[in-house]
Amino acid sequence: MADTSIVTVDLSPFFNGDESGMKDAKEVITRACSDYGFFQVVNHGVPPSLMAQALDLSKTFFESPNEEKLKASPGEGAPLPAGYSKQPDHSADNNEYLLMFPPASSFNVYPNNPPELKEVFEETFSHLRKTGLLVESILNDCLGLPPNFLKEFNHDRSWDFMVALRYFPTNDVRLNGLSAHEDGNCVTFVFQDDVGGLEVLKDGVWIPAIPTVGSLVVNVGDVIQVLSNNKFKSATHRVIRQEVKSRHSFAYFHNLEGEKWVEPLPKFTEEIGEAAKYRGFVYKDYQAMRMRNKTHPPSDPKDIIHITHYAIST
Ligand SMILES: O=C(O)CCC(=O)C(=O)O
Ligand SMILES: [Fe+2]
Repeated sequence: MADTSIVTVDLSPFFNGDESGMKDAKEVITRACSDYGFFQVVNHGVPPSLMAQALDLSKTFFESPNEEKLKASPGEGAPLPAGYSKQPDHSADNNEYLLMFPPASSFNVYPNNPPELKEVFEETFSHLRKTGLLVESILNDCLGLPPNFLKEFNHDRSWDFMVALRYFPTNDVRLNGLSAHEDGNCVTFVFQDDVGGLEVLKDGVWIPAIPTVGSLVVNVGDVIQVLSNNKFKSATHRVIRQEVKSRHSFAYFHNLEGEKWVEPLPKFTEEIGEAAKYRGFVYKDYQAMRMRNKTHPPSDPKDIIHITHYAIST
């Protein structure tokens, strides 16, 4: 029978220097990333009480009247709409969200209420960024790259972003909360309330990421898939809406700076006699196309841009 559970990795060895624990964790992560790019972590450095507080505050915000929420609408000029947005009515997705760049970013637009939201979201962001660096360094080693290669390649943290999401409850057949997709960035963390609905595709089967208090769901994104020439997979995932209850979650995107050139690394191509599976691209061009998928969803789903846009057909 297919294995239908999502593996959970304890990251405490990376904080207490337990060498054999680190080795075991890297083996499990390498397998999960090679298979389908998805796993969960515990003891990851983000305080569970802070995650719970951030979820509570986002819930209070999303429950406030529309005119209040719209006061936090995005300003002009940011690479992504920082602030409050709702999916357009004709979108297949049924959610609203509050997006922020790193705490110091001038693009950020915060609601005034609840008053603690800004501070708690900023603190949550800072913790997630640290864990992002840790997981990136683990993936670096799992891929067999030179020490700190990914950290140096991806040294500019200004394009990282975090989204608080609320999925509307459904009482009809429109179950979709967020359509099946892969993330465009390097690596994503998700934490969620107890409602559930996040699912990952493994060997053609949708597997639920059952909410577990304090854990972070990790998924590999397109940048790592392209750099590794498909050695590590960008996880295909989606969110199904539930009856009666709204679902709340946070997604943190450990991202890449927009001007970066992305292409399969020589270690995974010419050095091993393999053809590159993607042509190179400037990251911000890809991110802009993906944002257009969201703000102006094409009527035909086959016109949605995925990483296959850059795939070299053989
Ligand atoms: O809300 C979730 O659980 C997942 C969000 C997600 O996949 C995304 O924003 O890319
Ligand atoms: Fe995603």
